[in-house]
Amino acid sequence: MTDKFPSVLISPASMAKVDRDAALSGLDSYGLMRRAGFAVAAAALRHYPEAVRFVVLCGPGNNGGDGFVAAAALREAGGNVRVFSLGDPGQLRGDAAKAFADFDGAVEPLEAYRQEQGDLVIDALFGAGLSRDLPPSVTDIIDRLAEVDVPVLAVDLPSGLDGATGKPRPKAFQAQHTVTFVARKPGHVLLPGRGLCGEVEVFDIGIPRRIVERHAGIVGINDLAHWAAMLPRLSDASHKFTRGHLTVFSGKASATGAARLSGLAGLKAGAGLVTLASPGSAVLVNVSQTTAIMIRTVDDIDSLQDYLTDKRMGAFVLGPGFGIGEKARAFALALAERRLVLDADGISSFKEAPESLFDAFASGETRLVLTPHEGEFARLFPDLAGDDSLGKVEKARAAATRAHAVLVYKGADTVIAAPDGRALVNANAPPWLATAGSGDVLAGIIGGLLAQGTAAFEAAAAGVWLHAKAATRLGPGLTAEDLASAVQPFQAETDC
Ligand SMILES: NC(=O)C1=CN([C@@H]2O[C@H](COP(=O)(O)OP(=O)(O)OC[C@H]3O[C@@H](n4cnc5c(N)ncnc54)[C@H](O)[C@@H]3O)[C@@H](O)[C@H]2O)[C@@H](O)CC1
Ligand SMILES: Nc1ncnc2c1ncn2[C@@H]1O[C@H](COP(=O)(O)OP(=O)(O)O)[C@@H](O)[C@H]1O
Ligand SMILES: [K+]
Repeated sequence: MTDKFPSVLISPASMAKVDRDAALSGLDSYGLMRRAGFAVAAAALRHYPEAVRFVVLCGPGNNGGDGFVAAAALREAGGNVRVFSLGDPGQLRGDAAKAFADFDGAVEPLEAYRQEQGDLVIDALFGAGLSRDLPPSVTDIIDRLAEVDVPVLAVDLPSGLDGATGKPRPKAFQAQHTVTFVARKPGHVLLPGRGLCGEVEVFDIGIPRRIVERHAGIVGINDLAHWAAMLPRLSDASHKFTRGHLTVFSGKASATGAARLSGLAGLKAGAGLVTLASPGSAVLVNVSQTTAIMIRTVDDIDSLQDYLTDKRMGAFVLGPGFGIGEKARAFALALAERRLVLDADGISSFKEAPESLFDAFASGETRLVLTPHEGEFARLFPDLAGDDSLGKVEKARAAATRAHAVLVYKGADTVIAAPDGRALVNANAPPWLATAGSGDVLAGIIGGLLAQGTAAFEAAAAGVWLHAKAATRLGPGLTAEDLASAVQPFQAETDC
């Protein structure tokens, strides 16, 4: 479609400012609504040419206004249109009132709607202006539609879905298609919202780029626009030491695989050298299973301090298979001057004393990357995890600020956040990434990019994207071994 801002996410609050500035700049706001409504009508005809009835459900604000414009356009196109309104449409104000006045068909109360075979429901009840939980008259319809096979096309957002957090309040329509305007909102990409929207089409209604960019903010979709220029470049002058050295800590002899997955992924992501720092008892296991990766015995904090006297050891991955406890805490704190990806057991080890970790990395450039899944996030940030008023983006941003770290809050909708408030929502991960060890691979990729000097936020965001890209190339059925071997550095020619 006409998505002019594929890397941008605009919150509903910022969208209201875009709307206001568009009107202040002299743009005809009713003209914008008409374009929005026409786009909805066109999408309805394109996707559901066989619909017997176009059922337009109109709400009390401008989302309802878009619905009236769409209803008028569909009638003009010869469609069988029925309009149902939440509340008295005579009470509509501004552009929505104009749209209602320009619609010359009958309007029935929302409660009168009874679904029939052949209906297409156009949901224009609430969009960006949803400010509280849906009333029962709307949740009743959502419940009824959930039991029948009636497709729903949502205007802007499926009604009930909070555009900022991606959460239903407390329910939302399950749409097959969503037509939104200007740019996607966080609710279109965060779960469960992403699943409720179906296929999202972004329609350019003609708001100038400068107005959108003024309010676009620092939350976006995780794509190459945000980091490609910051990735390492190879040249004839490159040699393995200029490409950086990544160290990955191995667990005990019975738990070494995770670290090897991270190490291989780091090497594949472009680190010049990778060392597995292994307990003496696990050296034989590690040596017998590695070739390009080097092995070094690091048993305790003294041997780690000795290892750290080599200042070229710039980047570390600690956590995969490492074991939870005092040793992990001591190692992480000893690495406070270096660049560290703390994953898995490394994160869980700080459950009782997260502040000691956060304090150690508090000053200077951001050099700690935390990669928790949902359970690990709750161990370090129980208050944020339990705050239902926050969406995943807000949780990740608050955690990043508190921890002085880049947060990679994993899941199908991984959020990458920096202490300065920047945040990206990842949207290219296939579901077959949900397999044991895939997180170890991700930690290794990020470590490999850190080793090459990429700044922590960009390394984390690019790492998440490259991880998903490798999984997409491999297809369903991949194992973490396949994934680690398939990691490739970003290549502008083939990855764009
Ligand atoms: N931003 C823009 O530039 C454009 C916006 N347009 C449309 O305008 C919409 C936003 O319009 P509005 O700001 O009027 O917001 P909405 O139409 O989403 O809803 C706002 C109205 O619903 C009420 N309301 C909110 N939650 C409620 C609840 N749970 N129960 C009952 N009433 C509730 C509010 O008090 C307000 O009257 C967008 O979603 C989009 O469809 C389009 O017309 C195109 C241009
Ligand atoms: N349903 C899903 N769709 C896409 N990506 C997923 C899904 N579930 C998990 N992932 C990704 O897979 C990885 C799993 O990591 P993690 O939970 O640490 O697993 P493990 O500890 O087994 O390595 C993360 O990068 C996560 O974002
Ligand atoms: K809607």
